[in-house]
Amino acid sequence: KPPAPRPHRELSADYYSKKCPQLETLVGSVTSQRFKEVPISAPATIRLFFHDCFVEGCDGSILIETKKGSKKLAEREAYENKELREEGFDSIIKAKALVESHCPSLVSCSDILAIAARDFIHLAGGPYYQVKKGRWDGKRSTAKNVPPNIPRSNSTVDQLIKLFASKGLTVEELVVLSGSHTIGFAHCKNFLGRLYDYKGTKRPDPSLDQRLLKELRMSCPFSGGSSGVVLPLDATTPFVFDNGYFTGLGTNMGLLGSDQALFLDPRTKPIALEMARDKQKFLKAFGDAMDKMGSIGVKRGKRHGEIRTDCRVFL
Ligand code: HEM
Ligand SMILES: [Ca+2]
Ligand SMILES: [Ca+2]
Repeated sequence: KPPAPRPHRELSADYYSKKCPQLETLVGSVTSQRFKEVPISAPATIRLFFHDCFVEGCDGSILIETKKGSKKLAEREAYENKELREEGFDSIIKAKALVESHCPSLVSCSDILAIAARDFIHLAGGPYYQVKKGRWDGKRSTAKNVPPNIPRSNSTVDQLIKLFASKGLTVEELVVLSGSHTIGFAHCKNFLGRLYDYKGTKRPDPSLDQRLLKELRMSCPFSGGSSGVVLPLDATTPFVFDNGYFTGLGTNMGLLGSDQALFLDPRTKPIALEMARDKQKFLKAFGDAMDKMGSIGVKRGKRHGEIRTDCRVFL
């Protein structure tokens, strides 16, 4: 019998057990300290991981900085990535520095990002799941690749389902992963249309709670507001990783149009209802879905990948 071909795209939980056995402890010391000192690092890093995996796969392409004076903009510079918080990038840079000091040139930035995202989910009260590892860092990061791969706050359910399907994710996984919006914040411009001129009606979105509408309008005036204002995606518990996002959708408290839409479409509503009803079920499903998202477009080997030493620059 010929030897089984070496699986190229498969990740494993014990990938670094010989090369760098203390890896998760090292990353964990950085994430737990960051969570205490800069708790906003949690939503920042989770979103960073999502935006990495959806563009070129989970390969650390989001971490690359545009070369000084270069006209070829890296992914970070794309409009869709402008609001990724610095706190997420900083957490990965710090974790990478500690890992490099113990296991030089052995651990990819993409694996560190996957571990850090899991840590922050757990620290915020979410599930703890095993992170499979063995990702190599990608050799491309281009702003132009970003727009077709990152959903927008006014994407329709149809568009969301198609985009997630193109990444191998199901409708259930779309709904469950959107549950990440149980922590973190959004800028006014991402929901302003819902407050003043919903789909060109000059009226607010009817699927938005009246009291919440008043509050949102106060923080986010139609014009002349400060571009720095952010409001919680989950109005009830913006720092706790629970199913508050889904119970909120049930009372018309979704902040983004794309969030509330999940509760209006017959394909996604039953799933959102189930997650609102059963917190444990959500947490378990979320861990499973993150594992799957973390395996999108994974690269292995020198042809397509590298192990960066500085996550911001190609080798
Ligand atoms: C389903 C389609 C999705 C859309 C349309 C969407 C869109 C957005 C938008 C517009 C924001 C606010 C950004 C800002 O104003 O600063 C946001 C925040 C966030 N998103 Fe999503 N997102 C989606 C799915 C996901 C997924 C799958 C994850 C993770 C697995 C995720 C994690 C987050 C987190 C944690 C935040 C808060 C970031 C912070 O406070 O710094 N999102 N999202
Ligand atoms: Ca990527
Ligand atoms: Ca919450």
